[in-house]
Amino acid sequence: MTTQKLKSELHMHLNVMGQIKALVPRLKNFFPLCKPRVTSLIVFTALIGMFLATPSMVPLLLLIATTLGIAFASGAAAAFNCLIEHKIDANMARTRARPLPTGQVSSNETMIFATLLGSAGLAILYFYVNPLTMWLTLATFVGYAVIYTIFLKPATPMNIVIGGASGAMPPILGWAAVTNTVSPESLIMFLIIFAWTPPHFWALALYRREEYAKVGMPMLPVTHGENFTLLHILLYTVILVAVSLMPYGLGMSGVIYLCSVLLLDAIFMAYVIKLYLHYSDALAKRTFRYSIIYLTLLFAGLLIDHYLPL
Ligand code: HEM
Ligand SMILES: CC(C)=CCC/C(C)=C/CC/C(C)=C/COP(=O)(O)OP(=O)(O)O
Repeated sequence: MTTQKLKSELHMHLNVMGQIKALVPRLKNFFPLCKPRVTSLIVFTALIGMFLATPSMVPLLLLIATTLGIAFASGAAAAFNCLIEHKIDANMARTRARPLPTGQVSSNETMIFATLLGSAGLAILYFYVNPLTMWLTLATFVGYAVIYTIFLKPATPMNIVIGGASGAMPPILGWAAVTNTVSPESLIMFLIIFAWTPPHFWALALYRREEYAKVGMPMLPVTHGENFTLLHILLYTVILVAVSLMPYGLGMSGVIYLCSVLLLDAIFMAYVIKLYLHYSDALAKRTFRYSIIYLTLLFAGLLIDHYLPL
């Protein structure tokens, strides 16, 4: 090889290294694309699915691989959602500061980031967990990033009821990671998140309805108004209360879970009834915030009960 050729190869190599190095401090710009707080709760519910799947401890390597795989896939799905909706996000106060509308990252970069992250997540699940978990996670990914984001969200006010199935999948994924099966117990946890999603989202959609109307999103408060939405929040919360009692009713959990869920349900019902009778944006905001506490504590209750059965 001539000196000239060697020099140009070295130059090219340094150039690529330089580009990668320049990207590292910018990685933090990509992080919010993954909707980290939502993804954290998603991973938390998947972890509970894993722990509940076995009476003993989950092997540490399996725990780490499943957590990483689901976190990467969920983060990538959220990043695709940000990519598809970046023009809408630019027009809503709540989403205006996201990395794409502010220009911190470009659409091409987001596409590459989400593809790499999602592929890494699925590969981890396939090779270090099991193919069933990978396929179920891929279906969840498509359900949220494609079916919900592209087709359902702009088309029907029932978007989040159907799309909610994706968000409800993580306990099934966690259970499948440990046992290589889909069980009735994991389906019950799925049903809990599925019934929880409408009150969770519609509480927010009520106090954000003007913004959704402005960008033309057919959310229930926009298309059917306040009273209709409140009635549906009430209805789904009653369903949620019934479903949340199933782990105890079907012998999956004991008294610790029962006591904690009864308290959580009573508070949720109190919020929702008060909201129905005396609506205010401030109360809708508090109900939305409580919905997140509710789901977190309910799943924590399932876990504590699993290890401390009374
Ligand atoms: C189709 C289903 C869902 C819809 C439409 C939805 C909608 C939303 C929206 C619009 C926000 C943003 C609130 C804000 O920016 O102030 C939010 C926040 C949140 N959601 Fe959901 N959600 C869904 C499912 C889920 C699921 C399955 C989980 C977890 C298991 C979850 C956990 C959270 C958490 C933790 C936050 C708070 C994020 C923060 O504080 O920044 N959501 N949700
Ligand atoms: C692979 C895997 C485990 C995927 C999980 C799927 C997932 C990320 C579900 C969460 C649902 C969610 C963030 C909804 C937000 O609604 P939105 O997107 O309408 O909210 P926005 O208006 O804030 O963008």
